[in-house]
Amino acid sequence: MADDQRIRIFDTTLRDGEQSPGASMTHAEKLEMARALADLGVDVIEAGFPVASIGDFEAVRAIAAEITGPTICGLARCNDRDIDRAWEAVRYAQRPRIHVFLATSAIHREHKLRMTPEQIVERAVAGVRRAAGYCPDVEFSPEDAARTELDFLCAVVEAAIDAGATTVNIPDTVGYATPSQFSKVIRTLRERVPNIGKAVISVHCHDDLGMAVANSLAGVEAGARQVECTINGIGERAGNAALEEIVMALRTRRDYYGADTGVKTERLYPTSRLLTTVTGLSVQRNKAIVGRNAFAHESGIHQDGMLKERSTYEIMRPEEVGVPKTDLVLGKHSGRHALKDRAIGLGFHLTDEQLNAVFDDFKALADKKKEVYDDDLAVLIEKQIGDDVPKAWELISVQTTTGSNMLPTATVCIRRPDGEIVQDAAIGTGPVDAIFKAVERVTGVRASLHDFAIRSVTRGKDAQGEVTLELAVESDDIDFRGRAASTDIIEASALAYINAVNAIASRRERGRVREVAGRPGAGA
Ligand SMILES: CC(=O)SCCNC(=O)CCNC(=O)[C@H](O)C(C)(C)COP(=O)(O)OP(=O)(O)OC[C@H]1O[C@@H](n2cnc3c(N)ncnc32)[C@H](O)[C@@H]1OP(=O)(O)O
Ligand SMILES: CC(C)C(=O)C(=O)O
Ligand SMILES: [Mg+2]
Repeated sequence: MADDQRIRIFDTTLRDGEQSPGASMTHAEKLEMARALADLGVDVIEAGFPVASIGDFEAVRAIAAEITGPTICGLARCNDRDIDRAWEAVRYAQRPRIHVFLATSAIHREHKLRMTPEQIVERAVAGVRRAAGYCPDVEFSPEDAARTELDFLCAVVEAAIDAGATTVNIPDTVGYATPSQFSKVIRTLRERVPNIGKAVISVHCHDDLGMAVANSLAGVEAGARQVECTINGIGERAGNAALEEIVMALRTRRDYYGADTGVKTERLYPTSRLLTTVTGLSVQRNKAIVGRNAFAHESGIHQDGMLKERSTYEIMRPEEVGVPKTDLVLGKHSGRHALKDRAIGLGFHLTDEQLNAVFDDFKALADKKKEVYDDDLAVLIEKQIGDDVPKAWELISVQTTTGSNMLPTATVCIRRPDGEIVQDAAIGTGPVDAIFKAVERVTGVRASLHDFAIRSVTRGKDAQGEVTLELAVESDDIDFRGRAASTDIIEASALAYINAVNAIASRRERGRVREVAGRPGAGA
């Protein structure tokens, strides 16, 4: 493929995607996703915003140290601390990139940054120069570019390239653009910015009006050669352009766009599934490319057409995007080889130790269910790889009694962090509420329930129920997530609640250790 026909895929699932409420990932989950993105063949992984937290810094640094192939990028505002921190995080990558951004639209200049246009140019140049002093690969984004006066946008972009930006990314930060307007922005930059040839033009579109993919493709038609996108389209508010849609639109309509990406399209579905499992954010059934209905045909006329010639109703083949044809049915007679093979198909790389742990859980589940589906397996694997919170409190058993004319009661039996086994009971408005109250009595952790969701992991009467919940405690300003699955939804609720309590206990313990270490004389 000629270089000008090659569209670079910049994946920001681990940065903009992680900004979606409910999409926060643990260190281990971010690494697992980064491995899957590298397998997928993306060109750039934006691994995080290193100054945001110690956890994000460490995740970006670990990804930079481990992942080879794609460029590893860290985001930074236009200030010294952010840029220094971003460089510290990405510097050991095979191909590091620093991404600096500064808003340029009048609304953002006046109300958010409280800066004049001259100050914006000055700050953008200073930021890009500092980043370029560390790293030859620097991306600059004029945030809210789509609402920026075109003359001013051209001036900022020209100054950023002069200062050393090698990629200029044009964001439609609030999803306000329309395809023809957005392609005009890109065309104008190509026509009016004298040094534009020294940088790759990139687009970064949000989906507030449902046009993120259309706007990104309009940008490509106008000459953009990098597209920023996320798996399943997750991201701030309504999300970003969905990577799988961008990639498959370019591949399927190569006749029209005359361009393509380096993505291994058969890894699209497994990567989408991995993200769903890791975050608990499922995609709607009719989602393009990766939704359950994307390749399903129900009506007779369509089925007839498909049986005669599949191209009558299918513009892509499911195999092209990795929708699995499950030949091996996993059940209680299956062994480790089949399990490992399926796990790889789903995008997971398990160590021998993890495989053994998943295998034990798998056999226990297979004893309860006729068939273990991919989704069941994904939940079991996530339990092993995603959970890096120490299990201070452990549920031994739970029992509830409930009915139309009685007070719902729950009895829980829990192992305390010191190993002692304690039992207690409580009544509640329903069996789940009773369980939460009983757990509260045993652990002494008082929390309010911010969110509680239950979904069926697969189909059928013997399907596992997955419970996701969020707890808030008065002393902390963050929510603590708990997640668990079981064929018994009452047990899943208790396990999810205990997981969140463990997250709270672990944070308190880390705080206590820091406090002791900070006391005069400690550690001397
Ligand atoms: C469009 C995007 O997606 S941008 C990325 C958005 N992502 C995030 O914000 C997630 C991570 N963010 C965070 O963890 C926090 O916001 C932090 C650590 C970065 C900053 O936290 P705080 O220092 O408490 O600042 P806070 O977030 O409340 O306010 C942002 C500040 O940055 C300034 N700012 C915003 N963008 C930029 C920029 N590109 N360059 C320089 N300064 C900026 C704001 O004007 C404000 O400054 P002020 O404190 O002088 O008013
Ligand atoms: C940081 C920038 C690129 C961004 O996410 C946006 O403007 O939407
Ligand atoms: Mg964004």
